[in-house]
Order: sequence, then structure tokens, then C-alpha cells
Amino acid sequence: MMFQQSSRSLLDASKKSSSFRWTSSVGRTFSSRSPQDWVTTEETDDPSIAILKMNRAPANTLSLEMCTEISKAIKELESNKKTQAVILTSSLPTIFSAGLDLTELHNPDKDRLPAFWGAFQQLYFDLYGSRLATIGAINGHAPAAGCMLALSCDYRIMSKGNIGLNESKLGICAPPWLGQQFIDTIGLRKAELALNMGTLFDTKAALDIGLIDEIVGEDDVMDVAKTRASQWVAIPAPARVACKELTRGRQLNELKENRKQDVDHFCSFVNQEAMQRNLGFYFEQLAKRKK
Ligand SMILES: CCCCCCCC/C=C\C=C\CC(=O)SCCNC(=O)CCNC(=O)[C@H](O)C(C)(C)COP(=O)(O)OP(=O)(O)OC[C@H]1O[C@@H](n2cnc3c(N)ncnc32)[C@H](O)[C@@H]1OP(=O)(O)O
Repeated sequence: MMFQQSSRSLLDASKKSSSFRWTSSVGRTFSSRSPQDWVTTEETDDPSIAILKMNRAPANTLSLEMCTEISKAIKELESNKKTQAVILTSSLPTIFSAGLDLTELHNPDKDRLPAFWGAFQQLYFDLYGSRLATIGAINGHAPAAGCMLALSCDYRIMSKGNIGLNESKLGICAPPWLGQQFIDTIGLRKAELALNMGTLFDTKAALDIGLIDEIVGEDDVMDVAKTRASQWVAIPAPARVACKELTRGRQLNELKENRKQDVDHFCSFVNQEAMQRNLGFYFEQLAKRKK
């Protein structure tokens, strides 16, 4: 890995506290296959290009275990010298990733919360700093931390759905490092407007502001993703890695140096009463929406 980070203690803690079926504070039961099935990797006909698919129905939300599984898959792919590129996509029909799993944030388990945020930080390190060329094949909605997954890729193609940082709609603000990723991608003024308004962009608007690089037809996503991956792989790996270090190294190192403070900041922020009220309200609206 290019920007290797150490997170042993947090990830070890996460393993101890893993639970895969639980009832949320608004009474919905989440269940799924085991976390090992939430993320799968596939080969393509080009041995240098792999596919990483998120399969956590119903919304590929990022729980502690989901973050850990994606990180693990990236590291496994990186450990194979032949692999030079990964296409990140979703196996769900309309959602790339709905962002952080709100059950982690609402009425949180106080011991689990720091480990959860540590796993989310680690995922950012692993994806944003990967030695691999990363192609985001965004085939559905990608709000908030779902947008972080997309922003962490080197190249983004999108077929449908909305993308952006909508945290302000939840009564919160994106963490500084995610906000910075957004600013670095679309520029300060556009980011300022979008962050404040919690704007989610459709594919056309996302292309217009430079949040994605290309719009593709639904049936063409994987073909286009493979073509773009081949183009990235054609650049000599040391050059690609050096370019990534040039554009992303400072931001990655900044969080690395402030990792503990960021976890503490997050935990005290989320544990505030007002924050919990906002989250509870948002979560209930989400659950009621369909009815
Ligand atoms: C001052 C500095 C402070 C620094 C501190 C930093 C603090 C930062 C803190 C938090 C950062 C948060 C980042 C996040 O990622 S928060 C999550 C934001 N995500 C969202 O707002 C998306 C919410 N979801 C949706 O809008 C929709 O689900 C959508 C993605 C558009 C898909 O819609 P649709 O196809 O109609 O699907 P459903 O809405 O029916 O969803 C399917 C089921 O999944 C559940 N769901 C969806 N999203 C989440 C989620 N994020 N967490 C948990 N559960 C989720 C949804 O309720 C449905 O469940 P069910 O089938 O049981 O009804």
C-alpha cells in the first residue's frame, strides 16, 4: 500500500464488538448474510484489473464491519503484484452506497463508536491512498459517505442516482477530511454552496461541477469502467503512485497525524443530545418515507 497506516488496535476492537443482526433504535431489524459476503472481488479478463463489489442489501451502508470488509478486500487485491487497478461498484440495483450506517450513529454503543469511526478513517486511508488505480463505477445513489467512496477513486463514471454530501440535512457537518476531499475535487465556492445546502446532484449536475468524470448508460457501466481502468494501468505504476502522492499525500498525512483527535471529536460531536435528536428525526423520516 502506498500510504500504509496502522490501525491494529481499533480494528481489533471492531472484531470483538461485531454483531450482524440487530434492531435499530427505530425498531427496524437489519439482517444480512455474514459480513464476509458483503464485499466480493472478481477477476476480469485482464489480470491487472479486478472488480470490488459491495453487496450489503438494502443500501450498502457503511457499518464498522462493512468498512473493515472493504478495507480488507483492497489490501488483499494490493497484495497481488499483478493487480494494478480496481473497479469499485455495487451489486444493488439502485444504490451505490447510502453512506454511513445511521444505526451506528443513533443511540450509539459508546465502546463501539470510536472503533466504528476508526474503521471509517481506515477505509479512507486504504481507498484514497491505494497504490491501485481506482475506478468508481457508480451505479446508483451515493450520498455522504457513499460520496466519500466515489471521491476516493481516481476516476468516476456514473450511470444513475444522486451524489453529494448531504450531511447538513441530517443536522451535521461532514468531517473535515471528507469536506476537504470535496473541496479539492469541485473547488471551494461550489463546495461551500453544496455543503451548506446538503445538495445531492443528479448525474448531469454532478458532471457539470466536476464531481464525476463521465456519465455512462446503465448497460455500459462495466465495459466503460474496464476501458478506463486499462487506460490508467497503461501509465507506468511508479508515475501513477507518485501522482497520487502529490495530489493526496498531504491530506492523508494530516489525518494520520490527527487520527486520535478526529475520533475524539467525532465521538463527542455525535454524543451531543441535539445531534442525537436530529439524527433520530432524520432516521424516522427515512423509515417512514416509503409508507
Ligand atoms: C464541526 C465538525 C464536526 C466533525 C464531526 C464529524 C461528524 C460527521 C458525522 C457523520 C457523518 C455522516 C456521513 C454519512 O454518511 S451519514 C448517512 C447519510 N446518508 C443518507 O442520508 C442517505 C439516506 N438514505 C436515502 O436517502 C435513501 O435510502 C437512498 C440512498 C436515496 C435510497 O432510497 P431508496 O432506494 O428509496 O431506498 P430506501 O430509502 O427504502 O432505503 C432502503 C433501506 O435502507 C435504509 N437506509 C438507507 N440509508 C440508510 C443509512 N444511511 N443508514 C441506515 N439505513 C439506511 C432505509 O431506511 C431502508 O430501510 P427499510 O427497508 O428497513 O425501510
